[in-house]
Amino acid sequence: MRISVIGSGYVGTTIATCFADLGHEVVNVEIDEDIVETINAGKSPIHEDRLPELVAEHAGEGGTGRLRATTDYSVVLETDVTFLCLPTPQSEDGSIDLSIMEAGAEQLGETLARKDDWHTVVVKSTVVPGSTEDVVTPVLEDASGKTAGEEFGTGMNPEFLREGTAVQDFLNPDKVVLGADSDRTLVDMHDVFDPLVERTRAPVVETNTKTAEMIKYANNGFLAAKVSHINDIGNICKEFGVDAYEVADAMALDDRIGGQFLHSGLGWGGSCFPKDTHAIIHATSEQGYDPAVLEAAVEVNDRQPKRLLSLLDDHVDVADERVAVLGLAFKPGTDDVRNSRAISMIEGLRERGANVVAYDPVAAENMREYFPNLDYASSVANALHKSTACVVCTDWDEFAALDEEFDAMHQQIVVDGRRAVTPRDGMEYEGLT
Ligand SMILES: NC(=O)C1=CN([C@@H]2O[C@H](COP(=O)(O)OP(=O)(O)OC[C@H]3O[C@@H](n4cnc5c(N)ncnc54)[C@H](O)[C@@H]3O)[C@@H](O)[C@H]2O)C=CC1
Ligand SMILES: O=C(O)[C@H]1O[C@H](OP(=O)(O)OP(=O)(O)OC[C@H]2O[C@@H](n3ccc(=O)[nH]c3=O)[C@H](O)[C@@H]2O)[C@H](O)[C@@H](O)[C@@H]1O
Repeated sequence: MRISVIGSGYVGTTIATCFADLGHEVVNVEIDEDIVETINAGKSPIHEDRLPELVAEHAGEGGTGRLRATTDYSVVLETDVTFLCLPTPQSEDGSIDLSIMEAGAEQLGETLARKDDWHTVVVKSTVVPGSTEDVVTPVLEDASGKTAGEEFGTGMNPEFLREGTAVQDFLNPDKVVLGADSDRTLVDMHDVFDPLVERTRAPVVETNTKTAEMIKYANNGFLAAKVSHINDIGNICKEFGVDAYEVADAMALDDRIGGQFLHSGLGWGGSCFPKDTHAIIHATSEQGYDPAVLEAAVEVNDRQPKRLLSLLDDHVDVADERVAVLGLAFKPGTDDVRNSRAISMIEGLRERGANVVAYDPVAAENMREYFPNLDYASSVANALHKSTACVVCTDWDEFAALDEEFDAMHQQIVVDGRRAVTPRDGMEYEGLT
């Protein structure tokens, strides 16, 4: 298949590269020229395991030629299917902001006006139920002057990959959900995914676009609530002086619960759980239903950084003290800092007058956009040097191996939001849960 992918961020770059790896001919359409140049040079524009190798294999000189990037929407005319991988951020009132999707769909529609034959447009972005049918399709119809279902089709294919393991997740899906407005759209979507499904035997869910959209929110909402629930349990455990991790390990032995997403601590951040929970809560409330469990999940999540700061307050008054923040990415394995819990922690520490020194193996550059004047250490050892306290915000593996580095601290106070550090003699260690 000839595929165009609009938007080359975490999802767009990953799926475009993986589609190329599956044998399709793929072109990324992206407004950021730096990203376009990077891909065309055979390099990955994001930090993601296995992506640099795969981009190099398919793009740039010496590549298979199956992956390229451009700022020019007209390449869409040379393709059969277009995936929209544009951001769907949160508005100030918590609702989904579809303006970037609408702008992208408009540009796409204007381009499709010049196409003579059928084209399938698939929404990959996470959008609230009804968005593909009621927002994207009408924009495409208006801009192209064509009729959906007759001259072009729209589909919705939610993405379940996680940052940090994006390639692995995409190439080994638990399920492939194909929401389509017509049989012809479904056939095109099958042509795209059949090589993956044949290779992995992943179950395929065929449905309409609105259900596909809802499946994505149900998935993310459930996982976010699962983490909030284990955080609630973790907080309860702490009240009773019980080890929350021992409890979680035992819970995981129950097949009905399972072991994943039972890691308690600072809570969930990232570009999706926070905005997606708010978006579905807002959209549902507008329908007149109060989604109480999801609201509680958000509330528990918002509390965790405040709890960590209050635990630190119990150990030391950080005013004018050097405090190391270990981990800036919203989770290990990525350089993404969007909605990272480290942001709330740094803000809280600064409000207390602390001199914050931050360290992350890959995410410091991205955090500079949020805190340009922060002191960024080039290594954990430098961050810990002469610090009075240290807070752990991301469970990078390298933090588990730390030992003598703590000797350089002024006082070895460690408040661990992720159960990442191994406590040692002489350390005043406290875990969040
Ligand atoms: N990041 C993740 O792990 C996952 C994200 N999603 C969803 O996928 C969607 C995209 O998310 P990300 O890839 O994280 O976003 P992103 O912000 O990393 O990437 C979006 C890209 O679109 C580009 N762009 C913006 N307007 C454009 C336009 N008019 N034409 C062409 N390119 C344009 C931006 O420059 C940017 O590079 C969101 O709806 C998100 O909720 C779904 C599953 C996983
Ligand atoms: O829609 C999305 O964008 C994606 O959102 C999440 O993926 P992601 O945000 O990349 O990362 P997760 O591994 O889910 O972690 C999310 C947050 O939860 C936290 N978390 C996760 C698991 C856990 O046990 N405990 C915990 O605190 C992580 O530290 C992180 O801050 C989902 O897992 C993906 O399936 C989905 O596609």
